[in-house]
Amino acid sequence: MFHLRKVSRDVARVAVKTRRLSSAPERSLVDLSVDKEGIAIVQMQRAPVNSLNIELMRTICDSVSDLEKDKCKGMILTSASPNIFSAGMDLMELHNPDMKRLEEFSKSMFDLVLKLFGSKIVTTAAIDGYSGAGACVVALALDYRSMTAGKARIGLNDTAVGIPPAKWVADLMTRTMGQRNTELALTSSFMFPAERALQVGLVDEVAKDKEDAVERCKKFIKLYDNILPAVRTHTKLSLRQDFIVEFEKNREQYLKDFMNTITNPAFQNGLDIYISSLKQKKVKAAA
Ligand SMILES: CCCC/C=C\CC(=O)SCCNC(=O)CCNC(=O)[C@H](O)C(C)(C)COP(=O)(O)OP(=O)(O)OC[C@H]1O[C@@H](n2cnc3c(N)ncnc32)[C@H](O)[C@@H]1OP(=O)(O)O
Repeated sequence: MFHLRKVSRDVARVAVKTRRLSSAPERSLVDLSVDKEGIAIVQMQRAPVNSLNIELMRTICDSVSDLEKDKCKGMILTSASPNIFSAGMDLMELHNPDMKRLEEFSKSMFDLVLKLFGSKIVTTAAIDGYSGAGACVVALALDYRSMTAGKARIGLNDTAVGIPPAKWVADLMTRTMGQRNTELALTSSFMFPAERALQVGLVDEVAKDKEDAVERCKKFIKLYDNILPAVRTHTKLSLRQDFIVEFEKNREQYLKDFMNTITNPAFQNGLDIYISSLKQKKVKAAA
């Protein structure tokens, strides 16, 4: 665990009452609640596997913007699906895509990663289940990750799906795990159980169950209680500025590269097979 120096301050936090915002129809993909301490839970609930389509990514992005406006202390990204944090990018968005929608999809993905990575609030994830590829990228964009021991797996299995990881994806992982671990993880598409993920720095703590994972996130967020939020944000963003500037500078190129990869006929053929194998697995399990 981290130990932060205590700094006295007299800034009153904006009181945020426990509330739910999920009643609004556009919020139905996440359940957003804020407790009386100003800690928000952003729970993805796009059944069955929280695959990240445009709408889910935008909803998470908008939720974070709202929480920033409300001056929440921090947020915990989690999932309503038992045993799945998120299955990553929605493969249906990538399979025989409409070009306009694919462009929107890529933009939503970039916006989400930049929003999370550059967020003013403390951002955490309670990972209770599978968190592959795009979901691992989302988790890496946060400040802290706790993950449950057991069946849960996390990793960037992009190469297994036929997507060479973009430079920004590798950079994001390298910042957290270092060059050597990133190289091994990306080239092998290894999916880490929690204990291994902790060893390489991919997660920060191992939890025994979802409730414990959420509690650990709360504890992490509260470590900042005695640090002025503006000072914390300034420090975080100055340390992350290089990534954000580089991303913005190359954003158009990243978009083109992503679109080219996805629309490549060889990738589409591979995706056909991959999607069929997912469906087959289900048929076999049912038999
Ligand atoms: C941002 C960086 C650049 C982009 C990088 C990466 C791009 C990606 O993220 S590609 C997506 C990578 N994800 C995967 O490869 C995960 C694939 N899914 C699985 O391995 C399993 O489904 C999973 C372990 C998540 C869950 O297993 P089960 O609990 O056994 O469920 P099912 O396999 O039966 O799945 C239920 C249902 O969901 C569909 N599904 C699964 N994953 C996806 C997905 N990523 N996108 C869309 N749909 C998905 C699956 O086909 C089943 O559908 P039905 O048969 O119609 O019920």
